[in-house]
Amino acid sequence: PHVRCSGRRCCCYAISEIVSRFERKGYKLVAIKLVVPSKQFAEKHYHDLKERPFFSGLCDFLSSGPVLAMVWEGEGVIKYGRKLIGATDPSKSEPGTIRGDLAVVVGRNIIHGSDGPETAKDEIALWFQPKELVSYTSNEEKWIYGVN
Ligand SMILES: Nc1ncnc2c1ncn2[C@@H]1O[C@@H]2COP(=O)(O)O[C@H]2[C@H]1O
Repeated sequence: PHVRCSGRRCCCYAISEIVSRFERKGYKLVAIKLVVPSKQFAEKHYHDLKERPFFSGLCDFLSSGPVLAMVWEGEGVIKYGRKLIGATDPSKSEPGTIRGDLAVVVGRNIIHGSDGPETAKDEIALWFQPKELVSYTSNEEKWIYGVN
């Protein structure tokens, strides 16, 4: 299971704040890079939404600056990662969630997370080459999962 998020406002505290929330939970970072996606790339990323009225504006926004692309691994990371992220509309996201704490307006997307294993697979393949995914065992894993 993976979650992929695109951090915006990356010139201030948002990068460390977002990374630390996944890290603190105990998920494992297996890929990370800062990229400025083209509009064409953004359209591929959001292809499911191409019929929506906000599609073009959303793709303009995604391609307007750097995005921190990440792959996080761990038990239940997609489902729970979405809880950490909060509701799509930041005005309805609970305080304590990333969108609840760090965003105000829907569409000015502080973070995106894959919504299921199939989407995660596709999105990881879009954003990363296989060799950019690092396979390793972290020292904390035996404490986090209770196995040796
Ligand atoms: N009404 C809307 N206006 C603009 N953007 C939207 C609207 N609804 C959803 N979105 C964006 O569409 C994105 C789709 O998935 P994300 O989790 O990346 O975050 C969502 C929002 O940023």
